[in-house]
Amino acid sequence: MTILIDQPQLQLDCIPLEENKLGQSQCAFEAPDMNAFGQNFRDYTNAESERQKGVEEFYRLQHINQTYDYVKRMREKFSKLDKMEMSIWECCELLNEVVDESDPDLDEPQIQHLLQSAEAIRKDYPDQDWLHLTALIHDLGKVLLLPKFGGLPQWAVVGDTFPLGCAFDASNIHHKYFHENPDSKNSTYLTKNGVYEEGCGLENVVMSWGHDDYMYLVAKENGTTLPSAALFIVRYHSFYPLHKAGAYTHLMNDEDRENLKWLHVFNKYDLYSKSKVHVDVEEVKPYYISLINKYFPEKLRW
Ligand SMILES: O[C@H]1[C@H](O)[C@@H](O)[C@H](O)[C@@H](O)[C@H]1O
Ligand SMILES: [Fe+2]
Ligand SMILES: [Fe+2]
Repeated sequence: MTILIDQPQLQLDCIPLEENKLGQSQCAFEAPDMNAFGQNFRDYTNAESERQKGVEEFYRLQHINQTYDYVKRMREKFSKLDKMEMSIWECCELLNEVVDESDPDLDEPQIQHLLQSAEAIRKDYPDQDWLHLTALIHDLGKVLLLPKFGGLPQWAVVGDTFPLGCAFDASNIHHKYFHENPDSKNSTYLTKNGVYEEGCGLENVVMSWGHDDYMYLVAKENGTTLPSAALFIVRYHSFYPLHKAGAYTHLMNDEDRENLKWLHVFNKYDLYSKSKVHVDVEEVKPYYISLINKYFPEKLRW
């Protein structure tokens, strides 16, 4: 189902909330230089640390097990949306039980990550309420890790995403482990375009299965009125090889290129808001409930 609604007013620059003494405008949210562990954000190279070893092992399993056929099966299975009925906020609360083993920058409860990124983007884009809500929901698909959703393994839920059915780009983290992926033996999948046509649009590309695609499916099938840029952010926010490294751009169409501008905006708040300073859930809850009521039905099928 395609939802035809107006695109949000494009206001891609950070809105200056304050002007400093020199009269220069600045964003209210300042991205820190270091993560909460005193390291660079998204540093996957420090093989010494225990945490990094776990992350690398995560990517080894992800790169071996995510195949074109596996993703097709998962999409079909989860598009039935027959696991449970609940509201968006109930899902946020469920995420408290979820741990993401792929993330070198975060070991706070996931609900904190949702609220930290939403509050950070709200500071700089106070009038774009759809962006605040997009941040709040972008990682909700991680409930796939919970037993009532089938208790999928971490490699099937979190981590960066990448297309199947065409060559694995070298910009993927820990790219070397793709050698052990069965798809690496299928010659139709090994060319730059693989099973796709240049410019076919990301919508037609089979992405590795995980929390992005699942949450996109849930939002779309439950008839959200969020704009298409929001659905794009949810669906491709883990596609770092595209939005950070600029790989796979030959698969995009014009609509993707438009939406990608918003994903670039969003990424700053997703990545750099990860911190030890907690948001007071009860304080901000009424605001987010009002946004949920504006853009989603009361109960959704998951
Ligand atoms: O480890 C992280 C985490 O799983 C995020 O939720 C995902 O969006 C990122 O792409 C990934 O690198
Ligand atoms: Fe994510
Ligand atoms: Fe996130």
